[in-house]
Amino acid sequence: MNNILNTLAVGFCILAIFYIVNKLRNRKLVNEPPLVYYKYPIIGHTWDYCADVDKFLLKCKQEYGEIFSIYVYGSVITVVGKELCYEVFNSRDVSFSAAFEEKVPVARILGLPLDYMSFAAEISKNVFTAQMHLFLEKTQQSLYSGVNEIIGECDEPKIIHDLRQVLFSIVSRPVTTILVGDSLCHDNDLINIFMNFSNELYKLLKVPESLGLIHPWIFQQSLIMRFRFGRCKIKKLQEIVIEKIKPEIEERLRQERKFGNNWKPPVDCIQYLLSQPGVDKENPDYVWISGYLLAITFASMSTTVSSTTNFLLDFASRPEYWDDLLEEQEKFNPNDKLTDLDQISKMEKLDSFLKEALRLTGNVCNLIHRVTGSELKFSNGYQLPRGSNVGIYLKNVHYDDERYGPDPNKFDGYRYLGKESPTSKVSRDFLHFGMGRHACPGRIFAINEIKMLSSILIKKYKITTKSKKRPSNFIISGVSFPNPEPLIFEKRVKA
Ligand code: HEM
Repeated sequence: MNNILNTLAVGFCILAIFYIVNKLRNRKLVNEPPLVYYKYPIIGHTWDYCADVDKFLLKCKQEYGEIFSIYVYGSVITVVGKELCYEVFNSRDVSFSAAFEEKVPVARILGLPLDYMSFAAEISKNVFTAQMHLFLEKTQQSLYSGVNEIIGECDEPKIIHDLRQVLFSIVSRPVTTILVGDSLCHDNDLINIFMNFSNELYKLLKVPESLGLIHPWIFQQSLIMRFRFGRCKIKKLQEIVIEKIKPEIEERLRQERKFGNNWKPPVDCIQYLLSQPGVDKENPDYVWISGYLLAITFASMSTTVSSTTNFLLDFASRPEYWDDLLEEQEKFNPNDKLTDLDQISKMEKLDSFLKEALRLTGNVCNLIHRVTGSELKFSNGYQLPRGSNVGIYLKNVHYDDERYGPDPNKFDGYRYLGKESPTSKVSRDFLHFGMGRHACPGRIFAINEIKMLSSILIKKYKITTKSKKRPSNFIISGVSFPNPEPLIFEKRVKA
């Protein structure tokens, strides 16, 4: 028996080696970026990349220049630095969603089309961003009551050990309102499903890609299995979402039939989905509707929670900014009642501080794109064939001394003040929301939401880190994850 197993294992390894060697040999174009030298087949640069990605990429850049390829977890990734990365963002021959699907297979988990992100982008643009003014008061109230219920008064200092979970519970409420509307927004089952699904998808970003050493497909299947058989069974979740939204949708369709053009439809994602051409209003596809609602939760919640956590870690550890930021909040948001977007855009110090916190999260290499055209041609002559993966060397952009001065690691909360460079502006030197054709379509909503929440927190609490320092974030596979150090919340004593 043991012999058979050993033979099978050896056979499997040989097949894997053949596959990988073949794959490397098949990279055909003549002028491809240099592949960084490595000693061991299969392993390639995986060890160096995981041990200290920052040091490894810096060394590669010094030896190979602006663009080079590395071999990590069984796949070749071309890393592009600050001079050429915008060519990736602007190219029609690459796709962020195709590469992202391999790491977080949302389409396959939810049974959506592989290019689901383009429609998710439309929903984000047309509902979250374009209708932001309509959601402003509701979002503010929802965040305010969330903070009061979940964090509370904190008459005695309260140590929040799982800040991420607390922020998720707060942020999931306003997002649920925009997804499903006023009549369902208080449904705790829906709020919890959206929140947990988004969090479970986020956790996939931390899964080591070791199975990719055998084949990327096996790695992807292992991720999908978690949602078929694990704690967060997608079939069950989707059934509950459908059970909740179905009566609401039936009622809306009844109203529409009864009142025709005189019916004033609510503004939310459900209604946007129902209004799409081709939707069968006699027999709506509830799996499709619930699938898109769930897909939007990932894009809209976990990203916002991570960015807010980074903001709070910086705020809590930099007391020199507290009085100034508080003064600004008291000026532009005296009664915790935001009634127009202009009030938020006037919070320029808060905006600058937030942007600096997001610049310095520590991301090293992320935003992998897949070449989906016949090739990707760079202005320096290098070419990448269809199917190649290209990663953006974010550290090279966000910590660049030519753009950010001699000490780019230094946190300068007012770096952007008076520079007409708000957080929402994507540019070659600020890629937290990507850039170009697929730059995050929900960023304006997200930034307003983070600023509204920060405003409430700054005014209500004195917030400190336990260590009194800014704890460093963790880097896994080039991606930064906020440090889980607890924060201490204490009712602020009014002067
Ligand atoms: C602080 C919070 C957020 C961060 C840091 C963030 C970041 C990003 C990044 C880096 C991209 C890829 C951009 C690129 O390829 O150039 C992206 C895409 C996307 N984001 Fe966001 N995002 C946030 C909030 C949101 C929100 C609130 C929504 C929805 C309401 C949203 C919806 C999307 C969608 C649909 C895409 C895909 C766009 C496309 O492929 O065309 N995001 N986001």
